[in-house]
Order: sequence, then structure tokens, then C-alpha cells
Amino acid sequence: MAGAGGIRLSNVSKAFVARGKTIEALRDVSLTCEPGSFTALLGPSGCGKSTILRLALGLEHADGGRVEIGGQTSEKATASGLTGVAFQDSALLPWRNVEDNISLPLDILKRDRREYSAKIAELIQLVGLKGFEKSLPGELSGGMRQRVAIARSLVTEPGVLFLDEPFGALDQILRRQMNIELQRIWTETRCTALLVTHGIDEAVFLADRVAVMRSRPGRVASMIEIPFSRPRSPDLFSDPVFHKLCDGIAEVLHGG
Ligand SMILES: Nc1ncnc2c1ncn2[C@@H]1O[C@H](COP(=O)(O)OP(=O)(O)OP(=O)(O)O)[C@@H](O)[C@H]1O
Repeated sequence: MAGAGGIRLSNVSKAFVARGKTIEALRDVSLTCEPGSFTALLGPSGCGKSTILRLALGLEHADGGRVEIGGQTSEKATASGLTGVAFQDSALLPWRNVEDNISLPLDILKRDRREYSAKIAELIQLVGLKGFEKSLPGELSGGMRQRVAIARSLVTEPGVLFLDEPFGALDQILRRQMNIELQRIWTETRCTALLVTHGIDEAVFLADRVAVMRSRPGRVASMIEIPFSRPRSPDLFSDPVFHKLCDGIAEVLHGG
């Protein structure tokens, strides 16, 4: 790994103009994720969570403030392969098999895929897809496709990993399993992770800190430290202290 880089947004603002109307997606957002930490972003629909990720990936430009990834601009961080990203809909190319989908970022960054063959095999093992190397996305279940997306996000050995509702389309049971797997994968890679999610329990289970956002304009309303030690056991999901914390976050989220 290139070394976990931190994520720093300082007083970031971003507005969009659509159909003659200005939408203030983010106003004065500051967020710092220390190297190697796991942060979850929770908030109502439209509060600007994905916009933060898009700014951090250099896919959008802030109107004001600064975005730094590992001390670099987001564009430089993305171009150097410091960042990895996995989206909700897995976004796999249907004509590429598992191995070829995982290696896609290498093609984009014009890296020699042959140098990564051991890494690709290791990632396939890490996400539990050994034996499916040559399978096409259409031959995989939703959970397996998301595992491919996670493996793909890790192929450049990124120091910073962005996850935009990676398990949002999965049912509750599979989602829990994937949460447990993601914890294991993150523990092995120790990259800096920023997870966008609508799941309070998912955020509390995985993160060191949960940032709760509010909308119109999008802003960080509260930062909650998660006290549970690691590794976190699946039993945590049924722990009364865990539930109390989730209930407290739900109150903050719903404006309590
Ligand atoms: N390209 C765009 N053009 C116009 N408006 C946009 C654009 N991208 C985002 N927005 C607006 O900015 C606001 C924040 O959007 P964003 O997708 O970041 O929210 P979100 O918190 O990720 O929502 P969700 O949880 O529903 O995915 C919304 O009001 C959205 O309509």
C-alpha cells in the first residue's frame, strides 16, 4: 500500500444550478479523517454525501474551501492511484470476467497488469471469490458482484478507500455478512475509509466515527465517536449498548 493518506475537507462549499435554480449542496463543510481511520457519513437523502465523495475523488470541483487527500489535491490523488472507490450498483462491466473487472483501474491508470497478477489473485481470495475468476457479472449474485467491486477498489492498493452505499441494494442478512467481511478486509488493508451509508447499524458497526449530516444546505451537524474495540464481533449487532448508540444517532439524524 502507498501508505494510508488522510482526508481533509476544509470549509468546502458546492452549489449546483439546475433548471435555473441554485441548489446549495454543501455549505462550509469541514471533515478530517486521520490516516488509517474509518469514518461513516450518514444523512438524509440529498444532504450532499455523494457530493463529498465526488469532490474527494476529483469528479467535481468545490466552489470554495479545500479538499486534500493524502496531502494532495483530489485530482492528483486519483490520478496516482492513491484512492479506490466502490459504488452501490457495483458498476461492473458485463463483458469482463471477475479478474478483468478487478483489473479495470490498472487499465485506466495505464499500469502493467502482469505485475499485479499475484495481487489480483490475493484480492479474489480476500473477498471469497476463488473459483469465480472467469465468471461474468451476469453469472454472479448481487453480493458476489459487490465483492468484485470491493476487490476492484483495492487493486491499486489505495491508501484511501471511498465506499458509496456499497451494500445498499442487498437484503439485510447479506448486508450484515458483507459488513463483517468489510471489517475483516479493512483490518487487513488498514487504509483510510470513508463510507457513505443510510444504515445506522452498518455505520456504528464499521466506523471509528460517524458524521451525521443535515440537508438544505448540506452540512456536518454532529460527529459521534464509536467506542467499541476491534475486532468487532457479529454479536455486537444484538448488544443493548450498540442499540442505544444507534437510537441516539437516529435521534440526531431525525433532528432530535
Ligand atoms: N450534478 C448535479 N446537478 C444538479 N444538482 C445536483 C447534482 N449533483 C447533486 N445535486 C444536488 O445536490 C444535492 C446533494 O446531492 P447528493 O447526491 O450529494 O446527496 P446524497 O446525500 O448523496 O443523497 P442520497 O442519499 O439520496 O444518495 C441534492 O439536492 C442533489 O439534487
